[in-house]
Amino acid sequence: MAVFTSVSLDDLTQWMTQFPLGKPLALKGISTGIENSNFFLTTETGEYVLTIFEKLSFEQLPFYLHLMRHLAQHDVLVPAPIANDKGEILHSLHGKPAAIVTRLQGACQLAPQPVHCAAVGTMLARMHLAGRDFGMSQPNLRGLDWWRATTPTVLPYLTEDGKHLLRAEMHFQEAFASSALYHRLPRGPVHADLFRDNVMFDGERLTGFFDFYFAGCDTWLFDAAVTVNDWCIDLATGAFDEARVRALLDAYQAVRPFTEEEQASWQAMLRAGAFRFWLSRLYDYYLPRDAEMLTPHDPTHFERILRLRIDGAIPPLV
Ligand SMILES: Nc1ncnc2c1ncn2[C@@H]1O[C@H](COP(=O)(O)OP(=O)(O)O)[C@@H](O)[C@H]1O
Ligand SMILES: N[C@@H](CCOP(=O)(O)O)C(=O)O
Repeated sequence: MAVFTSVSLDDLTQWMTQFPLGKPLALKGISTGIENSNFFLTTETGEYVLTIFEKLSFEQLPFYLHLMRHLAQHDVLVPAPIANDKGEILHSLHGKPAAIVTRLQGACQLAPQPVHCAAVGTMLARMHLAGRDFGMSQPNLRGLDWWRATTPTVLPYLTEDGKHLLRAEMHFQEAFASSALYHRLPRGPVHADLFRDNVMFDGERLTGFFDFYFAGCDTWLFDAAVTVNDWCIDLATGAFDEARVRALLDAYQAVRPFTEEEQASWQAMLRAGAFRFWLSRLYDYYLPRDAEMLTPHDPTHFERILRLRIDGAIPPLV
């Protein structure tokens, strides 16, 4: 269901002459995405992924594609966009924005062990450090401003209990984001959606992070919180798996030690990471826009996690 724009090998024969990739040999639609039309593309020189962007515009895409290129050039494992003979990495196919990126080997690890979490922690820290000299800037478009705008939109659909939690957490996050502590947190480009289904592994070897289309500039700790809230929990309950938490955070801080301000902010940021996805899942569930929402993610998963991050035990950051 995820190929919205059809492309054939014939369509590509002429179009591909702008790339140093040789002739296209095979093209296979990828069924699992929900946002774009993605294809595995085999050419005379290797394996690639062709994406036709169905929602993001020619104006919005440069930030994401240039970030991926910058990270790939700094040895962070991410898909590298392929430039054409003019050096451009954003292209047009069937009138829509398109890109070709290198294909990551392996598959997503949906039942991670500590060894996988450690690999994610190491690469996440390397990604944050590599992003420091990236020349473009864009806010996290699913950050505080979006939370503020979205909260009143979803409130009417909630129970009294849910309404109370949503309002109270928005209030808490507003106060946290305006604190002096928050403003001292290190920041830069972050992935902001580094869930299990956005990382490839070949066995225990991490082969890359992908799906950068929620990336933006935000605190590094927010990225870590979003990642821990997905990689290091029991999915059925939302409870932390201590071994996976320790593996991820220790591997991260072996590359980039956490600051004192980050340690003091950890619980609030785990709440922020849970709140962001509770809110987006509520929005997608109650205000579906089109076919992409045929199988919306379960919002109650992140409501449960948020409650646990407010009241439950929090493993220390260091
Ligand atoms: N660079 C890549 N290398 C290997 N597989 C990829 C790559 N990019 C996307 N995929 C595959 O395509 C699927 C859909 O990609 P995703 O970015 O989640 O799509 P969408 O943005 O449409 O939701 C992924 O689950 C993955 O299997
Ligand atoms: N990770 C988010 C949904 C984002 O969708 P993606 O397929 O683009 O990663 C969630 O689980 O709510």
